[in-house]
Amino acid sequence: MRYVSTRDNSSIPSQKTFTEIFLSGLAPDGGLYLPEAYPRVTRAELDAWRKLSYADLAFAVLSKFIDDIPADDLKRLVDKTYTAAVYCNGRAPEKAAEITPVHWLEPGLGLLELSNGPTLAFKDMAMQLLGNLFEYVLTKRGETTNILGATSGDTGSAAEYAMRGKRGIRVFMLSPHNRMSAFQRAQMYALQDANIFNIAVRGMFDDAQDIVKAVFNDACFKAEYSIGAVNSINWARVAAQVVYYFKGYFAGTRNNDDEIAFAVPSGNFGNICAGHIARMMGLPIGRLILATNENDVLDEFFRTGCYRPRSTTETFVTSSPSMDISKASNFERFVFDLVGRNPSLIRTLWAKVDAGGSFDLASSEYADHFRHLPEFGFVTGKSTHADRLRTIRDIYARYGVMVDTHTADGLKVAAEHRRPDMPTLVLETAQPAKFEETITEALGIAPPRPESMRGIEALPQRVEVMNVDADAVKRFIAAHCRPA
Ligand SMILES: Cc1ncc(COP(=O)(O)O)c(C=O)c1O
Ligand SMILES: N[C@@H](CCOP(=O)(O)O)C(=O)O
Repeated sequence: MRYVSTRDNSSIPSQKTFTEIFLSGLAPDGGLYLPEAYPRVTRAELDAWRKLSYADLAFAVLSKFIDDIPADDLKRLVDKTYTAAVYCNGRAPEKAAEITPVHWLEPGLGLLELSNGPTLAFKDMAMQLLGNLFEYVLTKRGETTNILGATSGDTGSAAEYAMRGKRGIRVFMLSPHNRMSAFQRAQMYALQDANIFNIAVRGMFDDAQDIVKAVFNDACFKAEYSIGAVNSINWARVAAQVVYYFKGYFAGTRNNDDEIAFAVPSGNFGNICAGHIARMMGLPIGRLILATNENDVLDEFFRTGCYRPRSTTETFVTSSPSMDISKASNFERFVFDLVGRNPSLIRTLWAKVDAGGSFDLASSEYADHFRHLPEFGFVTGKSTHADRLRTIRDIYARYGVMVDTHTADGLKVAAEHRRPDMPTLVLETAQPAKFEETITEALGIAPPRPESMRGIEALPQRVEVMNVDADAVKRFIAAHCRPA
């Protein structure tokens, strides 16, 4: 398997191995890596995979994307990652052994539980694997890395928990100052590990993500400080997320002729991008239901063809804060497929985006590409604070299930697009404990939290507050990487 950049328009595109793109994160031309062609799954494979445990399924799926790590080693890494002990969230071992169980709310509508990992959000599904992969690859090569990431609330803690205490790895995580829930802040800022550095930027997630990209685009700095990525710009994150679409499909259907719909609360387009890739591999996904909160850039695109990222001042701070994103990184991967994998066109479109502008694929100039959109199976919708409260109350009253604010957005939009002939799984992306204030507003009771997370908000916190300034971030990294 070789990988190409979405922006590589040279006559002979540079082809990279999995390990190369895993360590480099963003491509040097500013694009995102994708397989040169998606691997396909055969009917015989689907039949065999239906019976597999999560770890065995992860090995089968990831082996399609990773061919430069010996199979025995990859199997060991995957087995070490996907255990009931890691994804238990206080549940009984039999329940936890499933790793991503489906909780059926009623016939044809279920929650695919993805947030039972150590930090109570779906990010743990891929991030725990990344922690083990980084450790393995770096040890083999005798190298170290300085991870630079951006978070709107959940990637940060998932990355820090996955990397804390790991030799040869430092994590520098940018988060939007005062924009996450108190629980999310405490999960990250209360960590005292010597290899973890939290930086709160006076801006939104998009500002933090822009800084990450600016640092990656400084080739000299990136090389000197061995900068690595854990955001979904890193293909390994997306690849690991593909696995649970397969697992969910098998749990939600009776046989491999059935189609399924997945409803996905979306922000940076990483989670649903993995669903798109599973579908491109041949998994019978009938619908990808994309749900946004009030930050509805993606919903707008799928309805109108216009991709119009908003500025920081136009981005709302909402009660599903992890989705407060107006410039979705992974959207570039999807548009690359939509426009027939044309890197020159991606360069043209993203030159506009990177200059603060927008593009309209429905305009006559691009209409040829846009008419293919229905082939990709997306339907979309948005949810507001009032919708969120109503959905949380309704789901609790009808099924006795407490859902978090992001999952509520997914459920709200799923209800608008559900079809009676197709089971729908809503991806449960976080535990309600992470968003206590809004759950209490909706239900009048606080959500339960694991014993280990009681009172974390009162712990001492360690965080550096900075302006939105890529050079200041570089100086901070350099100062903390100097030998003692
Ligand atoms: C709880 C939660 N739900 C949904 C999302 C949106 O996922 P994505 O950014 O992959 O679209 C995020 C952030 O990524 C999240 O943390
Ligand atoms: N919602 C995310 C934002 C970053 O997304 P990623 O998938 O690119 O890491 C978060 O919680 O940080």
